[in-house]
This record gives sequence, C-alpha cells and structure tokens, in this order.
Amino acid sequence: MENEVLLSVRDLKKHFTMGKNEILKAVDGISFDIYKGETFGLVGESGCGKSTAGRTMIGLYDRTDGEVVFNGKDVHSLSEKEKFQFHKQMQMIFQDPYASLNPRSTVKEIISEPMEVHGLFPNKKERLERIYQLLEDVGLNRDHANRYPHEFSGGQRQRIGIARALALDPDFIIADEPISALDVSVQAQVVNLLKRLQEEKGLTYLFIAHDLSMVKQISDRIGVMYLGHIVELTASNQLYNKPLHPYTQALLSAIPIPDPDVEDKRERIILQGELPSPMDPPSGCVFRTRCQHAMDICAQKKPVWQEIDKDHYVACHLYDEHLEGKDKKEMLVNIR
Ligand SMILES: Nc1ncnc2c1ncn2[C@@H]1O[C@H](COP(=O)(O)OP(=O)(O)OP(=O)(O)O)[C@@H](O)[C@H]1O
Repeated sequence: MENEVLLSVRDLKKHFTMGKNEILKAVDGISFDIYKGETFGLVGESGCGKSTAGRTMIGLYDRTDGEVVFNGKDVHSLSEKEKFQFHKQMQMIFQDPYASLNPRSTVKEIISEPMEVHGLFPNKKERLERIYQLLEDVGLNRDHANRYPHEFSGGQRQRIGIARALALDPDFIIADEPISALDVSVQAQVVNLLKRLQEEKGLTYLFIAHDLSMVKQISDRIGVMYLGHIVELTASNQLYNKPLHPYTQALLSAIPIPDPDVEDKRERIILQGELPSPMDPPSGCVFRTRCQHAMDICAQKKPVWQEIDKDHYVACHLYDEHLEGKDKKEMLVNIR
C-alpha cells in the first residue's frame, strides 16, 4: 500500500536574530514527509534544533523560510479561521509535564480547557463524561479528575498531558522529549501508552528525543539531526542495522548493550568535545566524530542529500559519487 503523506516539510529554516548582526541558525533547511499513522522520530544531541523544528512545524514559531504542508495546506499561510481548526488537528506533548500543567487547575479543568475554547461538548454533563473517558484512555480514572497536578507522580502527570492533547481528537501529535524527565522504569510505560493510543485512534506522531534507544522502539522512521540539519533519514531498523553517517554511528555506539560479552568487544565511537554552537558552526561533523578525512571537503562545500539505499537518505561526503575507489575506501576505513 502506498504511504499517504500527512505532513510535508520542505527546506524549512528557523533562524533567530541574537544580537545586532548575529543569526543563530537553529533549523537550517530540513526536508521530510511524515506518513499517516506512522511515528517519525527526530533525534540528535541537545541544541541541534529538534524542538525548534517541532515548534515551527506546528506553527508556534514563524518560519524563516521553506514550508510545512499539513493535509494539503501550508501551516504558515493559514487564515485565522483555518488556524483555529488546524490547532484542533495538531497537538503537542511536552518534556516537563509539571511545567506545562497549570498548578492551580484541577485535572478536570486542565483537560476541559481546550474543549471549552473550541466549543466542543457544550453540555457540561457530556463534557465531564468525555473527561472521564479520556482519563481512562490514558490509564488514570475518574477519581483523579478533581485533584491537582502536584498530587501526581511524573508518569501520571505525563498521562494528564497526553489526555489534554487528546481532548480535541487530533490527527497528529508532536511529542517533544515526552519521557526524558521520567524515571527509566516509567519511560517504557508511557511509550507503551503512546503506542496503544496510536493504534486505537489512528494517530500520527513526531517523536522528538536525544536518546536513540527509546526512539528505536517507537519510531517507524528516524531523522538524525546535527546542528540544524538532518544528516540521515531511514526506517528505524535500517538506521540501527546499517547506519551510514559517522554522526549516526557515533550516537548509536553510545547506547549501552545489556549483554556484557557484546559490550566488551564492540568498538565505541566517542563524540569529541562539547557540541559546537549553531552561532558558529564548524563545517561538517568532523570535530565530533572521527571522520578526519572529510574535513577538507566539508569545509569546501555542503554534502548533497542523496538516497543511498532504497528509502535511506544521507548527507555526507563519504558517499559522494566522485569519491570512488581508493579515497572512499580510505575514508570509510577511518571512521569505522
Ligand atoms: N526562542 C529562541 N531564541 C533564541 N535561540 C533559541 C530559541 N529557541 C532555541 N534557540 C537556540 O536554538 C538552538 C536549537 O535549540 P533547540 O531547543 O531547538 O534544540 P534541541 O535539539 O531541541 O535541544 P534540547 O533537547 O536541549 O531542547 C539552540 O542553540 C538554542 O539555544
């Protein structure tokens, strides 16, 4: 069956003006499609532009350039009326559920608010029934409705945030590091909940995270971000089994393997130094990975975004056509 595109991002840029003449290129030309019903994972280290990409896609930030097309419409060119409708279809779940829930509101009020704003379930009794249903959908119960956020654990608070995001029955949810602030034991529960809700409600997710191990479990396809760019994009399994970009290889090698025999034998690629600033980005990923050989080429020109295997895209000079034969072999040997 042909994949149906729900959201299409084309050469999207979001730059922040910092000082007089200083521009921070948080997102600097990213392109990908998200298919109906899938989970698209966006991963990369802190500061690479994942959240900014998500916020620009949902229209919380204006774009600097490029476009985001959702259900055939350009998100940044909607009329006020269209915007209102659009916000019903696209929701966001945040990293810190405590900060995103009003501490002075009860759970009932928190979940009710988006419905009130959009005039859904005007009948109070029906709305309350809907709130109870949403609480049950996320593994809480109706007794929780009159309590306040501080009375809940981190995992439960994230469930409240998810219930609120579901209140308008959206098609698409951006989950921005939804499990990073939670205990490891609770993380899997929230991931399982998100998966179950996806199946039950036919949801499409953009799942933003810095931790590749968890992203693998939930994502169908993954885009790897580095300093405002996507450097590799493919199906989740393919990315784990055959990572092409040295940066992806380095991120993967940082994930611990539970089997000590395998863990002892494998070679780790350590990312070197602090993550460089997008205010003053280096050319390529050479300072973070071991790809010393590509340094000269990266400084000269940006690598081309190309499909190396079926549905497996990468932007890296290691895969340039002109680098056939000995040069290419040498470079590949040096990063593996
Ligand atoms: N509103 C803003 N104004 C100015 N700079 C910003 C703003 N939001 C983000 N940035 C900068 O843009 C860059 C990308 O930040 P962003 O939060 O998108 O990265 P991230 O990959 O989501 O990282 P994290 O996981 O730490 O949130 C960073 O250098 C950040 O300081």
